[in-house]
Amino acid sequence: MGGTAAVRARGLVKSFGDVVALDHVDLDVEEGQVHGLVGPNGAGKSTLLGLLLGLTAADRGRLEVLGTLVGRATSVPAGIAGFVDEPGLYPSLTPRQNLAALASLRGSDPHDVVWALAQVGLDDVADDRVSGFSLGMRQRLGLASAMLTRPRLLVLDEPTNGLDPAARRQVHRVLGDLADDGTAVVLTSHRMDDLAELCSEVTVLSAGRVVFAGPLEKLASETGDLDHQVRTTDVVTARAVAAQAPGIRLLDERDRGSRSGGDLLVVRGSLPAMDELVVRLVRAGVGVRELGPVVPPLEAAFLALTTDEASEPEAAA
Ligand SMILES: Nc1ncnc2c1ncn2[C@@H]1O[C@H](COP(=O)(O)OP(=O)(O)OP(=O)(O)O)[C@@H](O)[C@H]1O
Repeated sequence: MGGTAAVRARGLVKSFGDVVALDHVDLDVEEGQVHGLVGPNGAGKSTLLGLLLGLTAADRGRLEVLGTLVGRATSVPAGIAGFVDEPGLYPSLTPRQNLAALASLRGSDPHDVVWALAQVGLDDVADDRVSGFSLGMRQRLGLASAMLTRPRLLVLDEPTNGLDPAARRQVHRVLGDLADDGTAVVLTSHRMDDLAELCSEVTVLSAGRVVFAGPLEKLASETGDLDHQVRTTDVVTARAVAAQAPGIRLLDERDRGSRSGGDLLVVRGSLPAMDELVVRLVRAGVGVRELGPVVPPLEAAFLALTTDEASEPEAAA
């Protein structure tokens, strides 16, 4: 939507005592973009969301949100909504009462309460007490309350956490519609499939540093060699063929956490190397019954970027 910046962050640093939660982090989010923040536990995702929401200030760096420079002395501008960790809700009230209270506090149109509840699919439980809600229902109510102000920047911490598949689809649709209308969305998720469906761009954090920023396709394509499981008609011959195939490393399947029996080979290599392996297997009279990545490419890229190589299991030649 015009490529206007919703967030421009440069060199953000934030420490908690000796812990450096954010270490010179850059972030670029355009209006109408759904931007995923991903990283292992403790990577700094929530800290970054907290800065965007104005819950805390950076120690160093420059943060511009919706065209306004945010500093220690200046709060974030209007037009930002969202939550970090779990949304703040009144458990003794119903969703309708929660949203009505927020609407009157924020000066939102009371009619938006009905609209927001319908958007997240909570209209049929609008008059039940929130105290009886599941995590997924609370997440959806948190999203509805964030939507009440019709924000230009929506900041959400794991908005699909605890959602069943239907509710997840609904939240995806809502976020997609908001983005189509020009709202910038920054969200965290531990699920790469969520990110793949929702986000055009991702920023991968590891120990407070940005280890990747860009389109998801680029993240997947940057994965080098992938581990593949190969099920064949003759595992003994297949093993011998794989040991001689160029660009292929034979791994010990037990080390790779495989639960299948001994008819599986686990090999590491690029896609062209896998193609060549299949040709060689067929030439050797071995039927290939199954060939697929042990973990999907996006997840593999994430692991490669955020996992210490030293902790990888040893290859068995
Ligand atoms: N208020 C705080 N006081 C002290 N340390 C904190 C505080 N908030 C975060 N940290 C530390 O900063 C680091 C980053 O934490 P943060 O919550 O931002 O990570 P995260 O990526 O959101 O993790 P998770 O996926 O587990 O939610 C962690 O080491 C955490 O322990």
